Amino acid sequence: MSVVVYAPASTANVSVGFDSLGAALSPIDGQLLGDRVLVEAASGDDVIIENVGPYAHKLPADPKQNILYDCYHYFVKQYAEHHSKVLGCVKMTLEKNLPIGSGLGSSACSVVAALEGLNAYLDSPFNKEQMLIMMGELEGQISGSVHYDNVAPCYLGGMQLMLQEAGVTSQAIPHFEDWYWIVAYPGINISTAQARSILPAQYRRQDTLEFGRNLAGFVHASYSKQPELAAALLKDNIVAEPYRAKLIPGFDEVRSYAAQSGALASGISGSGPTVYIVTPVLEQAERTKAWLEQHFIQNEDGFCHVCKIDEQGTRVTGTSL
Ligand SMILES: Nc1ncnc2c1ncn2[C@@H]1O[C@H](COP(=O)(O)OP(=O)(O)OP(=O)(O)O)[C@@H](O)[C@H]1O
Ligand SMILES: N[C@@H](CCO)C(=O)O
Repeated sequence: MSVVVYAPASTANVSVGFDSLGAALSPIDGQLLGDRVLVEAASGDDVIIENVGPYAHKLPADPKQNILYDCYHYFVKQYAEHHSKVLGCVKMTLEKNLPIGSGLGSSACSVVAALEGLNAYLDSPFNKEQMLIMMGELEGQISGSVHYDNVAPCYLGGMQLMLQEAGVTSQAIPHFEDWYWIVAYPGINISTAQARSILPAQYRRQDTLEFGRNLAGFVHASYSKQPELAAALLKDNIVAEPYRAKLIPGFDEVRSYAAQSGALASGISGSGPTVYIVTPVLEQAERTKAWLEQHFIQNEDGFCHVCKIDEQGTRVTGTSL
């Protein structure tokens, strides 16, 4: 018995919704932008972890430092507690397709693919809400605080709004299906924990009021299908972007290019350094990609993709990598 699970990249915050909004992404050319995990039976005393794929060499050399190790042990404990059953030894092979510290939810991708891989391997003993809580826990271990804005879209797909009330962690809101999201990773890394540590501990009352108005307005515009209004509200001049922009070489130029090229919106993806630009015009999306490749990407680790929002989220793709 073996199973392979694919988990897509995600863009957290979507500028206007710090820790509260996130969207799953898939490149329109069909390339894989996300991690895959193969779970298969094995013998031994402990989980066996192997890394393959383009960014495998960037992972910690010690398998116990790989978040998959914690995922396995956390899942085993929950399985015993909730179902009084024992999960035997397995081998987990991680195909690491997303760079670490990218702003595309790299650790979330591994966490989601690993936990869903284990769940699928056992014929889904946990429901989606239980899984999401577990995913948030594990992601929180890495970034220093539990936030669901990468794991929820990565797992469930679509544009997700974090709710964390009344037993509901996150639900999908409508999104503009004709929007292209051009994401560019420059090839340098920014640690999420570090990018959180530079944010103010408190914000002014007038800023929190504006933040609430912008987020509520964006959600309203998404439901009432007003793309211009939604795009005008797709910004963060309050919570994170003013502080994180300086961590990203060339970010100001990206913002200027997006504005002068007539893009609908632009901003930092998650905690950076990936940036995003939104346009509903495919030709403009391709032009934007070419500009970002030429002017923003810094080395051969960087890349740029024209994406749409991935509706499916995490899925089982087969039994072998
Ligand atoms: N499978 C894994 N995938 C990604 N990071 C991992 C994994 N296992 C362990 N780590 C460690 O977790 C940390 C991830 O850091 P961080 O949260 O900044 O990155 P990230 O989740 O990749 O960021 P982002 O969400 O911006 O893509 C790194 O120290 C990395 O070595
Ligand atoms: N909302 C989180 C996402 C990190 O990927 C942050 O911006 O710190």
